[in-house]
Amino acid sequence: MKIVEVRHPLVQHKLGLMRRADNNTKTFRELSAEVATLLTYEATSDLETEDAQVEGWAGPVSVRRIKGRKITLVPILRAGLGMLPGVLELIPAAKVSVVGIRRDEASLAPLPYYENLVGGMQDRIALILDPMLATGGTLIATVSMLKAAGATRIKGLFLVAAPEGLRALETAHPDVEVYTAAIDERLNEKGYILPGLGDAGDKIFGTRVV
Ligand SMILES: O=P(O)(O)OC[C@H]1O[C@H](OP(=O)(O)OP(=O)(O)O)[C@H](O)[C@@H]1O
Ligand SMILES: O=c1cc[nH]c(=O)[nH]1
Ligand SMILES: [Mg+2]
Repeated sequence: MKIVEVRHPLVQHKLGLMRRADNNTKTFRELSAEVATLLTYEATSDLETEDAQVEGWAGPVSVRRIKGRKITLVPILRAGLGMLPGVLELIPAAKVSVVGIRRDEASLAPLPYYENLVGGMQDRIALILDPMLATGGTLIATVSMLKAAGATRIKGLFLVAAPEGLRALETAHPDVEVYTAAIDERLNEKGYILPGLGDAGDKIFGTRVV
């Protein structure tokens, strides 16, 4: 399975700022979007391009343009919405497929509650957005949903991933590519990533600070 831990200095610096316990909602939200932009740059580095000609200021110019499959962004509600503005900075025309899944706090099982996918999934690259890949249950459920709709090329962007979740994904869907700013140490007894970021959804939406 392709797993890319993005070591770019800007990513590492911004993730380091995100780990501070004293961030306010505005700071955490801004940093989520900024790191998402940088992960997008990395995750799209293998898009196919083709030759084209445009009319330049001094006549025709040969240029390169992106060819082939269109992208759909797949933010997982709610926390994935925090990454969406940053990804749209680089792919402003992308169609957005929204998936709603939350974890049951006791069992950690994924509970799907919303699905609104764009059409033509078989012809698209799906870019899943979620700040946290913990047990992997939410991601695996999302990938299954996308595959059931016809998706064959799926990448996931995460601010932080746990080794447990990566292993679970490898067993369930080894064809999915993962781009993350950090592979952290482990999960705690409540399924939170250590050292992690705490509850990313609560921090992005300002509902509770853990
Ligand atoms: O890998 P997993 O163990 O499945 O956990 C990861 C999921 O948990 C969090 O969502 P949460 O359930 O807190 O929902 P929220 O985004 O609405 O806060 C996070 O944003 C992921 O979607
Ligand atoms: O560490 C974690 C795990 C799941 N969800 C979060 O928001 N944080
Ligand atoms: Mg949450």
